Amino acid sequence: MTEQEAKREIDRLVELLQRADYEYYVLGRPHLTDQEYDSLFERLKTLETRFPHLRRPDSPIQRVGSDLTVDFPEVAHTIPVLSLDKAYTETEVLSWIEKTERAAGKPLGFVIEEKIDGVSLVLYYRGGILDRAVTRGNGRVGNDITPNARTIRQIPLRIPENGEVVVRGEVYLPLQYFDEINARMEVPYANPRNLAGGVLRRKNSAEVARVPLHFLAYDGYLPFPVATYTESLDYLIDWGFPVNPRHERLPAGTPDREARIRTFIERERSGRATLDYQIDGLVFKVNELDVRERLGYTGHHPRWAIAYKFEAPQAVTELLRIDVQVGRTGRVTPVARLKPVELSGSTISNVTLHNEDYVQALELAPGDLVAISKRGDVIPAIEKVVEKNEEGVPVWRMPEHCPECGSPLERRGAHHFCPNRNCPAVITGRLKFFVSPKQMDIRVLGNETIDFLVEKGYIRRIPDLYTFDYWKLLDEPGFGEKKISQIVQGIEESKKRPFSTVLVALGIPEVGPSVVETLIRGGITSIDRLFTIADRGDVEALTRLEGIGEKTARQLMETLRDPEWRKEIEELRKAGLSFEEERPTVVSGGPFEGQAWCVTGSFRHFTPRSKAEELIASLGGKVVSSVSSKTTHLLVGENPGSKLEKARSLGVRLVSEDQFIEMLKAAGVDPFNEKEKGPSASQEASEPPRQPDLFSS
Ligand SMILES: NC(=O)c1ccc[n+]([C@@H]2O[C@H](COP(=O)([O-])OP(=O)(O)OC[C@H]3O[C@@H](n4cnc5c(N)ncnc54)[C@H](O)[C@@H]3O)[C@@H](O)[C@H]2O)c1
Ligand SMILES: [Zn+2]
Repeated sequence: MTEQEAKREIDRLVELLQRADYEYYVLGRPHLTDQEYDSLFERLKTLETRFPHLRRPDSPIQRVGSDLTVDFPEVAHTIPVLSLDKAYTETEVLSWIEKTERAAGKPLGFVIEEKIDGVSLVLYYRGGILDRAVTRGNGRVGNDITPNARTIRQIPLRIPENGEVVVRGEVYLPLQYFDEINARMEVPYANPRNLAGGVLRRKNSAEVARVPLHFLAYDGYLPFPVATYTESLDYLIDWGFPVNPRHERLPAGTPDREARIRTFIERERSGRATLDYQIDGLVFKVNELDVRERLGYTGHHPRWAIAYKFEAPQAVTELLRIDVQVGRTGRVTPVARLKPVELSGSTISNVTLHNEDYVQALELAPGDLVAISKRGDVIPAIEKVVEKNEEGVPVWRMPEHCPECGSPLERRGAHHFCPNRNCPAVITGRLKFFVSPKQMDIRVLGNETIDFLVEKGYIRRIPDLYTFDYWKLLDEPGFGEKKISQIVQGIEESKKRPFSTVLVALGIPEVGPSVVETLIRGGITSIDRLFTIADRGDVEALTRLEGIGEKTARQLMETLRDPEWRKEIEELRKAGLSFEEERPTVVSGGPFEGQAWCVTGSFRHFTPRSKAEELIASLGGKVVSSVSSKTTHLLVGENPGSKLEKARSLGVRLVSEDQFIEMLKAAGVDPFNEKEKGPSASQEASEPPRQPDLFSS
């Protein structure tokens, strides 16, 4: 990168970040997400480090973003009120701790707190009364909003200490009030933090009083010497300040410190969705106050604290082009090809774009600069266009023909499909899915082998897998006796898979593991039952099962009435695959009996999510796919969807991953010991009678 290029990028970033600061702090209506902001911030920081002489004095790296407004008088702070340095991984936090102890020259104590996503406020007490409440402002000067702060119940107006006391804390709006209060706003706010910030700056404090803002204190400057932060927190608690009890104290020399840090992070990460306020990370702080003083501050943050953010920063990169891929169901998916970019430890160059509408909603065109994030920390997604391409390339459209076989594409709902059942992409896609580890698990047949077998014309359909004589491959390069006997053995073993696995592996549109689970738990335990239902056109028999909608039911029946699908299934049955489920279907008397569980988000210990669902079912609970008034529990993972809001509004019990594990343990299930999964043997004795087969003749 030339110096000139660097200068241009630095200028652009500084201006972009300054505009974002104004929108965020003053207007309360940001147009960037925090992760996008953090990503641009990190980029600027890298450039400033590489080109220190290009550093601008007004750079946001060198100072804190200002929330000053002209509506309130300005007053100078007597303490520095700054931002926090950021870390995005546990490793970064641990190395910061090490580095800090090295700088201090001795082992230190640390406190870990929740980083409340609210608005910073500094309280000044003199003669035992609240004298001033001041916003962060630009870190040196803030706005005096004392009348507004007085309306917040948790802020003590009087304290039993006459000297000068300064308390820092966070003003926030509990989530339970957000929707209702936001509905009353002329222009609704995007989140509780923006709302709290906007309300706190109202000129009329009677309006502020109508919003139940809350406060949590996290820093105290006392008029007498104390040695540690925790000591000062204890004084604050004594004097009536609300201090968040969810914090961890790690005195110098704490045994197993690293393990305790990891445990705390994990607990907070999985528990945050069940809190009544938003946190965007944790704050690690040095406990010894003399060390804090020695470490001091940069213009932007204290050197004695660091924020660990849950959400990794997003990356910004160029969209090179959009390709389409044809999947095993014939569905055509646009895929973004990106200029490779680093994002939380991996390099990203391809991202799925789902369908044409998705691309159009994002208004994507080749050449655009786009922001990428990792959803649930795994799947990268394009969040939005940060800057349009300069050549005026129009928004991308779906091609009219299948790129694999040339058939005209058909649109069904939101997606486009190649209708040609013999499209090579559909055939290899189905075969690869069928043999994949989560399905029939015929591992020796990897993607390359399948491609080879199809290309050579040895295998054209799934049943061919069971009739082809693999020993014919002896002459082919790469196929020795050993490999062939492994294939033959793998094929033989796959015949032992239960019906539920076979049914999913067939890849019937709309029919995934949870639908199959629902069918079987609902007593539809064989393919013949399904054929009968399909032949009679009995949609009801399927839709009466919670979790199976009209669309899924119709799709399933249409597929099962199709002569080609039927032929394929009959051939597989003849080959020895199982088309009837043999396990006891409903577990009764389990500890979760009578409960209806819904699951949202992603989990550390239960991937795929069906692992959690299986456990719930094995304990007698019902697993439902959407939250309704009948739902009793919502298991909440990382990045929960709209189900969480719905569950909250219905008062459904929220269960975090850790709580779930506790419940499993209480029910006698060790979720990490695969072999002991499910109810104990004693349950078999009370196996319920099979439902009478209403449909067999
Ligand atoms: N979306 C945007 O356009 C935009 C614009 C500007 C800033 N931002 C976001 O804000 C961040 C920088 O802003 P910032 O300096 O206000 O916040 P920060 O993320 O640097 O964190 C510092 C703030 O955390 C708060 N906090 C909450 N709990 C705390 C605790 N236990 N201990 C100490 N502090 C605690 C305090 O208010 C403190 O001022 C950026 O990283 C970005 O994510 C976003
Ligand atoms: Zn095709």
